Amino acid sequence: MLLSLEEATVRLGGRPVLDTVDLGVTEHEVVCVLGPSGSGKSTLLRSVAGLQPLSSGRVLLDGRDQAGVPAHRRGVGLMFQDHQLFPQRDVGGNVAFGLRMHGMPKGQREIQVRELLELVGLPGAARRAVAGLSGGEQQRVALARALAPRPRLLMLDEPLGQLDRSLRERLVVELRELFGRLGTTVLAVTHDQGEAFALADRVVVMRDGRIAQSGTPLEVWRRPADAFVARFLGFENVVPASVTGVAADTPWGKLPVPEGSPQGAGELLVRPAGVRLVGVGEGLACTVTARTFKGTHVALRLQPRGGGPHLEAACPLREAPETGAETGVEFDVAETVVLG
Ligand SMILES: Nc1ncnc2c1ncn2[C@@H]1O[C@H](COP(=O)(O)OP(=O)(O)OP(=O)(O)O)[C@@H](O)[C@H]1O
Repeated sequence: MLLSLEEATVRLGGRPVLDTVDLGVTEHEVVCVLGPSGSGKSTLLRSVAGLQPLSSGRVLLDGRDQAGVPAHRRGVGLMFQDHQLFPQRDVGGNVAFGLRMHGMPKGQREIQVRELLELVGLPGAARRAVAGLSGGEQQRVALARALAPRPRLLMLDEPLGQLDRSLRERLVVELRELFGRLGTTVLAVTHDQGEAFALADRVVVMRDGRIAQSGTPLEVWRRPADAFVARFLGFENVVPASVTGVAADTPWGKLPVPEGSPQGAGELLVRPAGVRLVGVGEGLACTVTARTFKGTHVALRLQPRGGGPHLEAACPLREAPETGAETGVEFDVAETVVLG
C-alpha cells in the first residue's frame, strides 16, 4: 500500500470534518474522492499532504507513519483547484519551481521542463507569460509543475474545476492516458461524478466526513451503496420499498427486483433506462410532464396518474412522446437495485 489512512479523524470547530476514515491507495492506482461540498474531501487531501494535522488516527506512506513529517518531506505533489501559478514567473519558471527547490542544476532543469511541457501538450511554451495563457493551458502548466519533482503520490484538488465542460471532458481523457503512461499514483478529489468516473480506477464517495462507498466506477454505478450515493450520482428514481422475494411494494406499485435482493423495508432505485414506456392502459399510467433532449436520448419526467413520486425515464430519440402525452410504464428488473 503506498498510502494508508487508518481511522483518520480531523476535528474543526468542535465537529469531525474527517471522521475515522480508512482508505488505502496502491501504487499506480488512480483514486477519485467524490462528494458534495463540505463532505471533507479537501481536508482529506490536506491531511495526507501534511497541511492539516490529524486529531486522531494515522496517515502512512509506504508503511511509515507521517505524524510530525512536514509537508515538503512527504514526497507528495499537490495541485490545488485554483492552480496558483506564480504570475511573475514564465511557464518554464513555474514548472521548474520544485526542481529548483530540490537543487537541480540549471541545464538539467531546462531539459526536464522541456520534456514536461511536451508531456502535457504545451511544447515550446517555456518562455510564455503565465498571464497570457488560457484556463486550460494554465491547468496544464500547474499539472507539469506538480509532476516535475516526480512525486510518489500526486494529489489533485478539483483538477479541472474551473474549466468549461468540453475542455474538461477532453482533459480528463488526456490525464487518464498520461497517468497510465507514467504509472503515476493519484489521489484526486472532485464533486463532479462524470469526471471521477472517467478518471478513476476506484471511486470513493464521501458524506459528512465519512466514506459512504468505495469501488470501481462500474461497481458504484451498478450498485450504489445507499440512497445518498444513488441520489448523489444523479439518480432520481429512489423510493421506499418493502421487499418480499423478487417483488417490492413501492409507491409505483409492485415492482420486480433481482433475485438475492435484501428483504424487508428498504429503498429501491430504478435507473432511467429501466423505466420502459408501453401502451396506454398497460402498466403504470403516467403523464409526460417534461422532456429534455440529451443528445443520445431524451430524458422524460413522468407523473404517475394515481399519485406517487415522479419518474425519470431515458427514451430513444425517435420514440420520445411529447409533453402532456399519456403513457404506460413498466419496470425492467435488470435496471432495478434494492439499496442497502
Ligand atoms: N478551519 C475550519 N474551522 C471549522 N470548520 C472548517 C474549517 N475548515 C473547514 N471546515 C469545515 O469542514 C468541512 C469540510 O470541508 P472541506 O473543505 O474538506 O470539504 P470539501 O468536501 O472539500 O468541500 P468543497 O467541495 O466545497 O471544497 C466543511 O463543512 C467546512 O466548513
